[in-house]
Amino acid sequence: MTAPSRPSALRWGILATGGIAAAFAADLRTAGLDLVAVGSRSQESADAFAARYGIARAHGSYEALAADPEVDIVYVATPHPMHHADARLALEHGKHVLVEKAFTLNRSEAQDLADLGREKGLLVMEAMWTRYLPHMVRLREIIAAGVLGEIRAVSADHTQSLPTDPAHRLNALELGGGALLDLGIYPISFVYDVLGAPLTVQATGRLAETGADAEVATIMTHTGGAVSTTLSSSRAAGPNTAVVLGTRARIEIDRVWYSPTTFRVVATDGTVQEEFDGRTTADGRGGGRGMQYQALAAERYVADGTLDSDLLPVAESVAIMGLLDNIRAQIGVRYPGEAA
Ligand SMILES: NC(=O)C1=CN([C@@H]2O[C@H](COP(=O)(O)OP(=O)(O)OC[C@H]3O[C@@H](n4cnc5c(N)ncnc54)[C@H](OP(=O)(O)O)[C@@H]3O)[C@@H](O)[C@H]2O)C=CC1
Ligand SMILES: O=C1CO[C@H](CO)[C@@H](O)[C@@H]1O
Repeated sequence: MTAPSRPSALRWGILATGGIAAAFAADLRTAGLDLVAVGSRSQESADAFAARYGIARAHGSYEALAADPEVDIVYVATPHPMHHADARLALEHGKHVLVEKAFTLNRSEAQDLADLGREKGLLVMEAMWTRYLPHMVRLREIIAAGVLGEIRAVSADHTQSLPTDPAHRLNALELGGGALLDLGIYPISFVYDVLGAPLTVQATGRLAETGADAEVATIMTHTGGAVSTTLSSSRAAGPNTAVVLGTRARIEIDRVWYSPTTFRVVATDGTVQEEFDGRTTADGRGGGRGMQYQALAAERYVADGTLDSDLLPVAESVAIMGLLDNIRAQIGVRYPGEAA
């Protein structure tokens, strides 16, 4: 197995210096991509980050990063409520953007980014890195070939035991906290990928003291009567596995299903038809956390002029944010400044 090839080099700039910015920088380096700049609210953080990852240009503001003529594409790695303004800033300066999940806080912000990208002729892409992983690419091939028969159900969880500190990003409403936007988006995006938009959505959840959701469960129905269930929790670590259930066979994705991992295709009589290992690649671009695949895909969409993801078109990111709005309305989570 080989990782996707790299058709054209883009010069990457990273906006923010937190946890995922560091993981992304490390994966860009592993994959040999051109990481040229970083921007932070503080020059000190930008300098420290640049020194750690061998980045030539360190900016003490997001504005300076966005305006840097040496940067072609900006990876936005701030908390959810800042994605919209930070991605807009980069787009206004003529940069393509790869925006961390959840894409924005809500559907209306997502639509605005999609519209601005189209207007400016720039790539606007959600960094739902799971969609680009080798095991997900193979899974889609198997499903498209009809190996599973008719798909009747999809089920997945994203459950972790994370800090309960009310000020933590996961719990603070002003930082877009909540299990749904942070964790639940993975199984929901996966369901969307396999079964498409739901016809009906039922959600239930438990809110933490801060008003952010700590647990959320969804049951959705889809075209043809297929059903899906998802679970997210920021309080308890579960299996973090996923299953796609068809009339002829099922796919069982091992833990941690949303990162580079293994799966099996199991026929209804229990015979294992295929075992797939998506944890390594032959050409050295694999390994790490697996975030480089989305970056390589972004470079392809710019090189081929499509300026949109074939695996997660921006219109689908907008629709998924609308679905999350619906779920949040059902469980009673509203972010500061959102209309009642
Ligand atoms: N794809 C994945 O696997 C993961 C994705 N994520 C996503 O990445 C994003 C960031 O998460 P994560 O890296 O864990 O968050 P962190 O809190 O570790 O980092 C966020 C960074 O955003 C910047 N920032 C800007 N405004 C604020 C603010 N008001 N408060 C705090 N930080 C601010 C800071 O950078 P600076 O000080 O340099 O300006 C900060 O370091 C989220 O959208 C999250 O969902 C998170 C973890 C894993
Ligand atoms: O994949 C992930 C791992 O967990 C993080 C929370 O700590 C999430 O934000 C992230 O998207």
